[in-house]
Order: sequence, then structure tokens, then C-alpha cells
Amino acid sequence: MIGTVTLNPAVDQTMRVDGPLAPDEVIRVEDARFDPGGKGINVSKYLTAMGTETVATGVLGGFVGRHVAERLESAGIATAFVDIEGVTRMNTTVLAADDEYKLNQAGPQVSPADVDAVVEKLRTRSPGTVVVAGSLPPGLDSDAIDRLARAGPWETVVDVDGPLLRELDAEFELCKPNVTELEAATGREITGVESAIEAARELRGDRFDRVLASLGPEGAVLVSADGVVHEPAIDCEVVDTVGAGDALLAGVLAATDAGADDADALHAGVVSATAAVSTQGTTLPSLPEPTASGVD
Ligand SMILES: O=P(O)(O)OC[C@@]1(O)O[C@H](CO)[C@@H](O)[C@@H]1O
Repeated sequence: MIGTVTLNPAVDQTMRVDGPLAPDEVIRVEDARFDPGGKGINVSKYLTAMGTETVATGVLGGFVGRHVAERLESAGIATAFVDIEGVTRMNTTVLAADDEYKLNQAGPQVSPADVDAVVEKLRTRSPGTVVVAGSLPPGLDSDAIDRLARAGPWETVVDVDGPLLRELDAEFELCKPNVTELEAATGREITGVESAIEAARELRGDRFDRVLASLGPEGAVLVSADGVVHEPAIDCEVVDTVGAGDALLAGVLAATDAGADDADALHAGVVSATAAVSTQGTTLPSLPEPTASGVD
């Protein structure tokens, strides 16, 4: 079973406007939706859509937190969240004619004691893998992630900002940077697949067994002790990129869990990410069930 930890969840508000964003005028929204989000929560949503057992944990507070919990429960996603005093944040994506705009709040204050309470929730569920994903809210630093990684017999997967990746010192089964995060974590400039592979190799080092780097239109690479695999992106109409990295990660983890090797797992990840970018918002009705050969 795969547990996810989201220390800074959100309700994601996605709005579509037909024209470009312009100052000093009222912009009429054509279409709006709310999704329970935050990177770990999205990974649990995508795992559920693939039929892989998961529990979503982390911290939730206030009316936004209650909405996240209700939506996950009604979608049949197992949850084990710790209540906090502050109000869970709302993040906004605007899909405008010219571009995609993303506004993420800092989030409420969370304490190391809240992280200890999350550890207790995880221990009662005994996951084989724990995914810690997303930004850290005010009050926490990299110690929180090291603590989660060392607190149980599980393997830990991490998807956090590049500067934070440099500060971690526990051991992790996998990390999932995007291009910006890979550049920040290694200080290397990434200009294409080859330079991404070099940077991912350098990042692997002692702390990360595997590095899964999402490269947007160039697809993704997975670097491990077994070697390097690259999977190009699948051609599709891109509607909304929010959650694409989470879907990639969920696909790789679900397929790995089903016994797939790195190449097949990466293929499954890219199939999931393609479904995510082809859909508005971050909720997918269903995804191909991963098998030992990736996806059927
Ligand atoms: O501010 P963070 O924690 O880095 O990212 C949060 C977030 O943008 O990531 C998810 C998509 O990956 C969204 O559901 C959510 O709003």
C-alpha cells in the first residue's frame, strides 16, 4: 500500500477565460471547478484511479480542509489527516487564451508536533511506500521530511522543491524533480534530454536510489542503479498541466508496485501524465491499471 503525505494541501480552483488576462476590466469566467489538491493528495487520487491501494495523509484545517476531506471521502479515497488550527489554502489556476497562470498561497502554520501526529497516522496504516510531496507550509523545514522518511520501515519517495532536495539527508527510494527543480538541486543548466540525464545522475548520489525527472514536452527520464530510461511525451491536446507531475509519479509507483521494471514503469507514468494534461482539473475518472509490464 502506498501512503501519501501532503503537508500543504489545497483546494485547487481552476477557471477558464476565453480572452487574455487584462488589467482594469472585469474578466468573465467561462467555466470554473474546485478539486481537492496538493501534490500528495493528487498522487493518491491518481493511484485510486489506477486501482492501486493508497491512503492520503497530512494536515487539514478550517472550511477548506473540511471540503478537501469530504471530497476525498466521497471519491472513495482512504484518508487519515491530522486536524490543524489554521485554514488549508486555496490555489488558483487561470486557463487564459494566451497562457496558464498559477497562484499558490503559502498555507497555514504547521508545527513539528503536527508532523509527529502524521507519523502516528502512517504507523497505524503500515504503508510499504510513503510519498511526501508538495511545498512545506510555514513552520516546517527539511527536518520534517527527514523525520517522515526515518519514522518507519517504509521506503520514502519525495517530490519537493529543488533547494529543499539539497537539504535532505535521509535516504529516499525516489525523488521526482521537474526541470526547474533539477536545475536548482544540481546547479546545472538543462537544455535537453542529455543534460537532464547528466543532472539526474549527479543528483542520484547517496540519498536517492532513483531519480524520476519530468521534462514537459521532452517526456521524462528515470535514472537508477539499473541504468537510464527516457520516455518521450505522447502527442495530445494539452488542456491543463496542473497535476501532470503527480500523475507521472503515480503511474511509475503503481507500475513498480505491480512488478514493472524502470522502462515499463516510466511508460505507465507517461500514459498517466498524458491523461492528466488532457483533462481540466486534477480528477480523473479512471486510468489504465498498471501491470508488471507497465500498462496493458
Ligand atoms: O505549492 P505546492 O505545494 O508546490 O504545489 C501545490 C499544487 O500546485 O500542486 C498540485 C499540482 O501538482 C496542485 O494540486 C496544487 O495546488
